[in-house]
Amino acid sequence: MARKSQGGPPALKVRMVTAKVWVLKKHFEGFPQTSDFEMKQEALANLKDGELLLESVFLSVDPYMRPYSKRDMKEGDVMIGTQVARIVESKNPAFAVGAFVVANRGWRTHFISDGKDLNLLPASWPESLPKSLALGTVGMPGLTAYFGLFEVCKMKPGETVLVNAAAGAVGSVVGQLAKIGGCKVVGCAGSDSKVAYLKKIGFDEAFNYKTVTCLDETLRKASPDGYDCFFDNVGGEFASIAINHMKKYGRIAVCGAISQYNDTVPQKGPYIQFPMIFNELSMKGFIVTSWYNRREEGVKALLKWVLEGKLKYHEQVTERFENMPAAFIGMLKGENLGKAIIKV
Ligand SMILES: NC(=O)C1=CN([C@@H]2O[C@H](COP(=O)(O)OP(=O)(O)OC[C@H]3O[C@@H](n4cnc5c(N)ncnc54)[C@H](OP(=O)(O)O)[C@@H]3O)[C@@H](O)[C@H]2O)C=CC1
Ligand SMILES: CCCCCCC/C=C/C=O
Repeated sequence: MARKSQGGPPALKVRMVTAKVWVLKKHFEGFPQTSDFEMKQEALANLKDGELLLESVFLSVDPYMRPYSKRDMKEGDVMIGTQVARIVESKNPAFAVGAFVVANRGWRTHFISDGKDLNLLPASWPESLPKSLALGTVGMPGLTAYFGLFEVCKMKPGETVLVNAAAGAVGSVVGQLAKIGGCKVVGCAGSDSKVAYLKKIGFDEAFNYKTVTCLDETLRKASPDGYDCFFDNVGGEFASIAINHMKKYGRIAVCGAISQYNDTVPQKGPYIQFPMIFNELSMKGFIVTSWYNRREEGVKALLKWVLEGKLKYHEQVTERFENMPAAFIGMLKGENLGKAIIKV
């Protein structure tokens, strides 16, 4: 908006922007509560040469925010996270107004960047696809599935793959990539409607882990010969039981441990040495960003499969920035089918 001039030289056209941000008011103890968050306002400075002003259009809530907040944040910090943002003003010739980027600038409605930390959406991004997919199936969670399955699990055609949290952002892509790669896939999720969704998108076997009477028996029945690959998003008790169903030389990708993120007292597990030794298993933890030197390759492959209709997606969209804490808590509780997204 224009600053008022009172006589003197003509008024300078200056855009004063105030961003809304969510801060971590209080470190989470156990399950996050809405009272652990506080919404604040941040006045943004005027743009300098080389800078851009961006507005978030879609924001992501992801499980990693729970353990990473404990490890990396202090109370009062803006919540960590990524967004798809639109460039609204540019003093940087490399970035045009109106272009969309993926940024890693936390829970903010607006921000300023020098462009170095931005990833432009591919120029080939089709009009038919929501840009929010760049935070899900064609973004960090999709890349986690892609590199976790093909590189960490080293999945091969004809194998049997097990994945938990299978109806979520990562798991739903894991299952479909396993099918694209010529495997049998078994998945589990926390409600009957999620199980129905898994069957709809091509899982060979799917079950509700909350209602099965015996997980051991269910895993045996779903694949009596066992599993070559186990893509573990959950950890805890599920992983402790599943490890006993691995085939000889089986591979386990330790992707996440969401069943443990809100624990106040660390779980005591059974110990894994016996199945690891007797079946000569490989188990490898990984962080998707370690594969980002191949990000373009992954995005290109995922986008192609989406456009061919081989990789289906579902988004759980929460409207309004004000509802971010509720969307985050809901995702941790399992209220999302597919990727949890906030539309500002
Ligand atoms: N290593 C890496 O680089 C990365 C790891 N991850 C990890 O992958 C996993 C999945 O992430 P993402 O796909 O984004 O999230 P999701 O979209 O799958 O959402 C989380 C889901 O976890 C399930 N869940 C919650 N609590 C439990 C529990 N106690 N036991 C079993 N399932 C539970 C819920 O589904 P349900 O209804 O089925 O219970 C919920 O919907 C997480 O562990 C995350 O930390 C994600 C990205 C990168
Ligand atoms: C730029 C976003 C970085 C996301 C890294 C996610 C790693 C996740 C680990 C467990 O959830």
